[in-house]
Amino acid sequence: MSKLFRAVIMGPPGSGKGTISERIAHSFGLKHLSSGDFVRENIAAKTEAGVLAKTYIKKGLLVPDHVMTRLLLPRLEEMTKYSWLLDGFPRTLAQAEALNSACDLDVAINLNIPLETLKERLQHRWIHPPSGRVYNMCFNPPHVQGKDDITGEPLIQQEDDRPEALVARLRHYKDVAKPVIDFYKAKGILYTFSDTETDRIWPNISTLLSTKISTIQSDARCASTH
Ligand SMILES: Nc1ncnc2c1ncn2[C@@H]1O[C@H](COP(=O)(O)OP(=O)(O)OP(=O)(O)O)[C@@H](O)[C@H]1O
Ligand SMILES: Nc1nc2c(ncn2[C@@H]2O[C@H](COP(=O)(O)OP(=O)(O)O)[C@@H](O)[C@H]2O)c(=O)[nH]1
Repeated sequence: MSKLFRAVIMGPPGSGKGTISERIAHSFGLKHLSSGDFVRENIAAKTEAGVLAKTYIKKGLLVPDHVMTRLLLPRLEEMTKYSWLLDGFPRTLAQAEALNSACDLDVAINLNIPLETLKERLQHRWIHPPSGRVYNMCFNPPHVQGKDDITGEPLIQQEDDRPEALVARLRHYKDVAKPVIDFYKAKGILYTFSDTETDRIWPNISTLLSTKISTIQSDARCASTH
């Protein structure tokens, strides 16, 4: 059996994690696990973690590490037979250490996108909350303005995507993300991509993953023949 491939994708709000995760899932057959989707599911299901998480999200805060880890790790245990890409977790060093004790990662993708680009993108970001599907009036508009392509349900703009809310989010992101980036750099699995366009970053990420995944599969074949 070929060895499984596990990766995380990190980056500030609006950096393209969700957009690139969908392309990776589609191109490489990895499961796209989004911490934001897991949070929304728990909120919709009114689980204990969901009810607690909602109080933080309403204030534009991150969910506390112990709540997020308790919410996420059981979901990863359901995925032991799959290769996956984790989007939106870890966001703190405590989360990265909790994940590290649960499983080994092959790649940590880090998106380094300029502030002005993030502001521009988030001003035009519309989402369909029940599915987490993401649109952008400039980059990938819905077929019908304001409506989700699949369900026709209304799209919304997130409160904390407003430019004035973004500066605070970005400052907080930088403070909590640096130890995580250093953690993966020290493990030798960090790959950082800097550009203003996803379509220019995508070929480089695709090449990296093609190389990494084929290397893992050939190693697994060698191991199984010895
Ligand atoms: N790893 C995490 N740790 C703590 N809170 C999280 C984590 N992942 C998601 N959340 C909480 O869930 C909310 C929704 O997550 P989601 O990733 O969908 O939105 P977001 O953080 O605004 O993402 P984006 O980076 O696309 O702007 C976040 O704002 C945050 O409060
Ligand atoms: N103009 C433009 N918008 C983009 C690009 N890549 C992603 N977007 C849009 O920018 C917003 C943020 O992307 P998203 O994947 O949600 O980023 P995330 O917050 O890191 O998950 C969304 O509306 C995307 O559709 C790009 O290269 N150019």
